[in-house]
Amino acid sequence: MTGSEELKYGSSETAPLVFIGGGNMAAALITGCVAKRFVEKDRVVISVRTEKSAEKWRQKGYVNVFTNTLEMLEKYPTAIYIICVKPQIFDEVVSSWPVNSRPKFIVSVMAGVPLPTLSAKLPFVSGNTTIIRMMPSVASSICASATTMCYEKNDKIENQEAYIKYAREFAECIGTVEIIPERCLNPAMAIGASSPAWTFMYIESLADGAVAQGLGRAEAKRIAAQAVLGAAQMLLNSESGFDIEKQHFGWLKDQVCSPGGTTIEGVRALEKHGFRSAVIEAVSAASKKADDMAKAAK
Ligand SMILES: NC(=O)C1=CN([C@@H]2O[C@H](COP(=O)(O)OP(=O)(O)OC[C@H]3O[C@@H](n4cnc5c(N)ncnc54)[C@H](OP(=O)(O)O)[C@@H]3O)[C@@H](O)[C@H]2O)C=CC1
Ligand SMILES: O=C(O)[C@@H]1CCC=N1
Repeated sequence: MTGSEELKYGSSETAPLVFIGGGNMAAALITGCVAKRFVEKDRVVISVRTEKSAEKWRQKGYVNVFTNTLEMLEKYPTAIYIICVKPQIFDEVVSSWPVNSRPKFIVSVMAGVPLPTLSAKLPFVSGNTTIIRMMPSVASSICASATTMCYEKNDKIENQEAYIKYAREFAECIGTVEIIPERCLNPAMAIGASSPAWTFMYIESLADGAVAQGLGRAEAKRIAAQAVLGAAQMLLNSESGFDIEKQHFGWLKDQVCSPGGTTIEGVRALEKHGFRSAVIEAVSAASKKADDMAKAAK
């Protein structure tokens, strides 16, 4: 199979998309890209550890599901591989890879495993393998991920441009994508991939605050989620009058804070309790954890 044949998508002729690991992140990626018909279900191949997980995938209509990664990789020697296991399991995956395999294209979504470590630990990877690190979020499931990705450009690698284009199109299918240097991937991971968890906590806290004042839980949850969605859309949609490239976020914040009004009292309370500092520290802590994981993964 030539490079260009491999990289067609959305048809039964394409190279299989092989997911090593079929947990939360793989499920979000697969749900998003199958919904967009980027790949057909029968071209998705998944390996998991337990029969229980394998059965869950089969019940969703996926037929190529394995509980033995070596067996899967031997069956699919020329696929596009997406590594979706926890970083701690990466060494186990390496040991499950057939030694005579020469993969051409590998995408890793693992946090804290840098490109040089990926190349060094996958000893069968030839100088002709394109490796891309991609950092999507669980919002891939509804094609709303803020994905980041990085790679080392090397003109000597056969078809590298085509593989990068494919990865970019895959990422665009599940949301937006920013290509960034690897040294920025950990902070980008914190705000792009980890922050959905913190935003869920923020929305939950908003709802809790209103419930404490007597609003019904169901209404509070819907109102809080929509309020956050609307605010984010105003930042991203210039029809709001806001230009994300040129203007400070405070410009919109100031429009909500009526002089002597309610919102500025909330701003005061948030500042008093270290809201901004707490968020900055969360980003820093997540990013630093990925730095530490990268050192441990060497
Ligand atoms: N969750 C997120 O929001 C994000 C996660 N990531 C990255 O994605 C990766 C996966 O995270 P996540 O999906 O949350 O983790 P999960 O624990 O949900 O999934 C891990 C999966 O790996 C499978 N697995 C374990 N060992 C093996 C093995 N030897 N061979 C094949 N599969 C195996 C597990 O199988 P079983 O189900 O049978 O146990 C499970 O399906 C991590 O590296 C993380 O850094 C990146 C961005 C965001
Ligand atoms: O918590 C984690 O390590 C993964 C990576 C980013 C989001 N979830």
